[in-house]
Amino acid sequence: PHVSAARYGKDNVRVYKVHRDQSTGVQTVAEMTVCCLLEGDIETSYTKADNSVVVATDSVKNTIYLLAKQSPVTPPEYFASLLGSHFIKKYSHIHAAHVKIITHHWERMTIDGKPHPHSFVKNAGETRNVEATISRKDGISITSSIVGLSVLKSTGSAFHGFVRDEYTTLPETWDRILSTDVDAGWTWKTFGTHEAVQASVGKFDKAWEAARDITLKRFATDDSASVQATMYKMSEDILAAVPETETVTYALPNKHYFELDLSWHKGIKNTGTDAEVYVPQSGPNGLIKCSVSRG
Ligand SMILES: O=c1[nH]c(=O)c2nn[nH]c2[nH]1
Repeated sequence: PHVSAARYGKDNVRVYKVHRDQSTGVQTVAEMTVCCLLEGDIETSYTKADNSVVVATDSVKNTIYLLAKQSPVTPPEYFASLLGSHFIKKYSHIHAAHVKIITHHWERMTIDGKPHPHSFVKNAGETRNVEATISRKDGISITSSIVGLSVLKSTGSAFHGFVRDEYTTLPETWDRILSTDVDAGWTWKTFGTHEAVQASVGKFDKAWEAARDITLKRFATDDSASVQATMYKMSEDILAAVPETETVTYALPNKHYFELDLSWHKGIKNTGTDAEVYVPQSGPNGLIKCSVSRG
């Protein structure tokens, strides 16, 4: 037997950084959870108990905090590239670093109609993520994503015309609730070097804002024929809005709200156009995935 693949490092490295603008007193915060895994000529640490090739995971953790102190931690695409590039520059036997950054969304409070200088609210669950592979040979591939953005529309969604056979019980509907937890990702054209990522640093926040606005607008305004049809339109829009992206990927759970027949009680009407009270389902849920690429 032989090592066919190996990577190791530190996961769940929680980092918080504050920027204090002395002139305005405005403070800005960033919080993220980092996973950094190293790949390279490390097989003998598995096969021969040879620790001489091991950059300790503790050192990986230390490096994350040191670079967070010495460099900007935002946008997360920049920091992931900086972190991964550090390891392949510093250690000649490390040939790739796999970095995942989950950034937590501290939204500045508005108090008495004004942005508060140092107070924030966390949007429950929504994160902005980056997964990057920094490779000595293949350059820097980065996928950015929005995860955990929960949305619901109370109408404007239909689902009919699907396969009807001896396995089908689902009634067709022209008016249903649609709810999902958005997982939307966009993959950037590969960057040759960290300097190329640095040169594009202004594009990452704009792309995230565009992807988030597009997702919400299409979700709200599309007269949805299905999750599939709506997510495709979202993907097309993001490709058009962010030319440096190659592929857009969505994974959308269909979080069902079932109609509830109450007619057993004095003939109460609560289905079809009379439906008002529904039963939100924890599971099973639909899961609709797609990747949309250029051309
Ligand atoms: O939007 C939908 N897509 C589907 O594939 C599906 N299947 N059941 N309900 C569904 N809704």
